[in-house]
Amino acid sequence: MDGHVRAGRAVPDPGGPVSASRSSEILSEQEVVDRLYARLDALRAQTRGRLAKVRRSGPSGSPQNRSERDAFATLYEDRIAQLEAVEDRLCFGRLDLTDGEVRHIGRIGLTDDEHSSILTDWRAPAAQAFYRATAVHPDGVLRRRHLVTRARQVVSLEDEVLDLDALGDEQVHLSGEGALFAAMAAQRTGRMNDIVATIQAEQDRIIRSDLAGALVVQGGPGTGKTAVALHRAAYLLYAHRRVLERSGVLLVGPSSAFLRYIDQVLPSLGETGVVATTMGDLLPGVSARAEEPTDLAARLKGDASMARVVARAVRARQRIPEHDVPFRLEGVDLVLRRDDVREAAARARRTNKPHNVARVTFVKEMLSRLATQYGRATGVELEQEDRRMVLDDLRAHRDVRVTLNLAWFPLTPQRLVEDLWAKPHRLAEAAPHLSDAQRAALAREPGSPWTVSDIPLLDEAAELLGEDDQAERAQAKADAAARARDLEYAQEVLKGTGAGALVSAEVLADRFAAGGTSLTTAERAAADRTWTYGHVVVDEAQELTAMAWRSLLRRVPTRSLTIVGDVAQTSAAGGARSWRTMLDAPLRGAWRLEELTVNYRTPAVVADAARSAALAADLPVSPMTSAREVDDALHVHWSRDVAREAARVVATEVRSGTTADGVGRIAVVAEPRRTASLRAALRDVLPDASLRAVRGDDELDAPVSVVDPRTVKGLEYDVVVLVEPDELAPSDLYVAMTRPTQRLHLVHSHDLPARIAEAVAAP
Ligand SMILES: Nc1ncnc2c1ncn2[C@@H]1O[C@H](COP(=O)(O)OP(=O)(O)OP(=O)(O)O)[C@@H](O)[C@H]1O
Repeated sequence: MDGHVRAGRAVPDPGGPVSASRSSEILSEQEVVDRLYARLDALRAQTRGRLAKVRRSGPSGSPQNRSERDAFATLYEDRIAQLEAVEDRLCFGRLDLTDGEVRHIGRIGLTDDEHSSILTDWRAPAAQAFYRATAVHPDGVLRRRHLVTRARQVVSLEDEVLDLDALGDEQVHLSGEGALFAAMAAQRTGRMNDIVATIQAEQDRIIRSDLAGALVVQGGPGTGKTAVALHRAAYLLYAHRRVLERSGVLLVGPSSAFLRYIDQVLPSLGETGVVATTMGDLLPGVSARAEEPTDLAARLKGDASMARVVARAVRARQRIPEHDVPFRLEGVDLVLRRDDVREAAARARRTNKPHNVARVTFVKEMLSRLATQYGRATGVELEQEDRRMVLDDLRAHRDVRVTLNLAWFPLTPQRLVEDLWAKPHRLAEAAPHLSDAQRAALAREPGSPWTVSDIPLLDEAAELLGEDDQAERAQAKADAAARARDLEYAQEVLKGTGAGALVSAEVLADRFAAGGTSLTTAERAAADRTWTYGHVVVDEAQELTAMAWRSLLRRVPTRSLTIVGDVAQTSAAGGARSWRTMLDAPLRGAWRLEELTVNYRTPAVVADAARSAALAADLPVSPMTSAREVDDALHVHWSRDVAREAARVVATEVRSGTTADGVGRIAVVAEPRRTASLRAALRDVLPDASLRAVRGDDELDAPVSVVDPRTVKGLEYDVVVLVEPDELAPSDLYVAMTRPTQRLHLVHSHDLPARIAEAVAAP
């Protein structure tokens, strides 16, 4: 059985009686907090004033003036959005240091009119002790105080005195992990909250770990991997802003529901510049929504050997014709010779450019050879102008076009990959190592929708095919010259306006270049397949296949990555069972491992049952300690009619207030084929509103939802009702059982998986 961390000290009750010294402390903190909000309001008003002034200056002026004005307008809008986003719990902590200094810690840094710090950004080195100091290593800290605020009101305090000898008794308000335990026990809202006020030391070490290199964070369910990954992104953007604000940060999550679940966290930390995507949406212009029909197909497509298959498929589109091809141009007999094709192709390949780009060299070389042949055949030395006309005629000639295309076919990635699946001979020539059964598993109707496993192959193909980018390159050269001018000008402007604290000259120059439009780094990066990011964060990273890793690593040549996941939760065919096996090859062994060990989500009894079942199924389960003891957290219901029983359980939960007042979430988790009957049973017993989304048309917003085990990955609910656990694959069962924060109900008519039955039977 795992160890459990228990709350050592009571959670303070904000409404309960408080001592006189305590209320005077609250009052004095209230004064500080009032001052901080006053400063925040003043900054908002000041920035709004600047924005209004810029906007008032109207649409006139030179193009340079206009783009400068628009760039500043965007800058002020961003700053206002950031100042708005930090409203809730602006200040949440205080450090009293041994040298007498008092530091308040908050979401952003604030200074007063005299430029003295009044609030320290949680990410600043000066705030680190708030998360790390312990009685054994106090790091110059006498007392750490958590401030619990609600709508600008200080409602309670919790103090930890790290040096008990140094403080008088009446000043001690030990309440320890109260804020943490209150956060963990709070009803869920369908959206993840930040944990900035209660980050734990083992999490903080990961959040502030170096930017360089690939960091893998392994940890069991609920150990805060997602929270840590998001706070790390915010930290890195703060600590390495100059690098990352221009190159951008990419966040890859397992599903669009998951991205919606976490989408409030970074803005609440004052950061909006991260590109968030799923593997299915990684490529601009392609959206992969279809499921692979079989695990075999998904596994084959995810295997690293598919890179060679794509490469062979591209190479197969460069071929020497079987015969010379005679044709006539304006009465002159000419021949497209196989030898010429061979030599022109060799020359094109020597450029080492992608297929479509090298094709330009190939075609040019062939046309030039044919023009020379034409000259010889007519016995006339062609003047430059005449030669150009002959080249044009050759280019337009049908036989020439067809033959050159067959010899070096221009292709889009979509066409190349679709042909692999839809034309058996194409797959056979590109993948001779696959068996007939394996090829049959990959076969698909032309025009079938894309799957997530197709995306890395499309990306691979796009890389090998390239685009004929002559025009773009000329433009890039012109842009580089213009940028040098913009940069110089931006430096001048910043000197003149003193806005250097808000923006760097480089970013301002980017905005001038974008005509001052609101295209941020994130927006430009998201629209560009070849964008390389300064840092990439991958959540639920165990789901990625070897091919998916190739695609992602292409986007981060510096290999600066945060990779978080749990190899015991892998459900994707071709996903990771071991980080070493998956990552050693693509990262050449250069990655470091950190582990998270405390589960902050799942009640101990539920986590233990889930772990037992996972261990029995030989999953590579990480050691884990549960932070939460919740009474009565695991219930088992046997019934012949599981849909009706699940609905009854949910109705009882709803009646007892689990989902009252827009908060509280219940998930009914079952294999997809049960969804319809479960929904029907729920509709019979529940008020309509419980099944309807509160805010939008989103399952996350519905108090009660029916979800399949794969969709709940990364999410959490107050209560989970799990139907027929034995129907789930072991890793899906592990995921589903570890979603609830309060209670797990197992509803079954079949036998329970053995270890669960034992865990339930145990006292
Ligand atoms: N230091 C903390 N303070 C308060 N809450 C925390 C802390 N760490 C984690 N949590 C909470 O614990 C829950 C689980 O965290 P998170 O979703 O990040 O875990 P995970 O390791 O990604 O889980 P899974 O592998 O199951 O997806 C979340 O509600 C999160 O807010």
